Amino acid sequence: MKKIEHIGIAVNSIETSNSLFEKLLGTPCYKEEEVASEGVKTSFFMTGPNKIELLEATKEDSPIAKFLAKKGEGIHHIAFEVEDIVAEIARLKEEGFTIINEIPKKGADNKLVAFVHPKTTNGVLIELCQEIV
Ligand SMILES: CC[C@H](C(=O)O)C(=O)SCCNC(=O)CCNC(=O)[C@H](O)C(C)(C)COP(=O)(O)OP(=O)(O)OC[C@H]1O[C@@H](n2cnc3c(N)ncnc32)[C@H](O)[C@@H]1OP(=O)(O)O
Ligand SMILES: [Co+2]
Repeated sequence: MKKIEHIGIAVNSIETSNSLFEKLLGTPCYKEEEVASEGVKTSFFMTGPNKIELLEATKEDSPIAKFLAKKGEGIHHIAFEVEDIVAEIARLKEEGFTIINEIPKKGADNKLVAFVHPKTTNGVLIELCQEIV
């Protein structure tokens, strides 16, 4: 793992939360993107070197919809930048972690992504992100 790539925050409404985070961070959202395969729309903020990702569910069976129904708005996942996502998945499996999607999938912000099950990470959903070059 190289560095934290972003913190994912589940919100009920991107529109409402964009203006809240613009006030909080003192910077506007720099990008909005829908990832239909995940049933989410996202918006991104940069605060210095750190990235915040807001996530709103776009369909009932989205992981974000389920999370919001169960836990309400709040931190959803921590994403780490990795050099080689396939090698990282193999390493984590070897270490006994449960990878939710063993085949990397297209995420937001031009990344290949995979997720590590929170049941094997002390309750924190972990996302692996590799830049698509
Ligand atoms: C890809 C676009 C964008 C990007 O950065 O590129 C994203 O980040 S998309 C983010 C949304 N997509 C995902 O989260 C995909 C991975 N997540 C999943 O596959 C599911 O959410 C999963 C498997 C983590 C949970 O799904 P499940 O159907 O099993 O839901 P349950 O409510 O039954 O959860 C089981 C168990 O896990 C706990 N849980 C669920 N979500 C989280 C979470 N975000 N953080 C911590 N724990 C979580 C949940 O509370 C249940 O625990 P229990 O003790 O049984 O209550
Ligand atoms: Co994410």
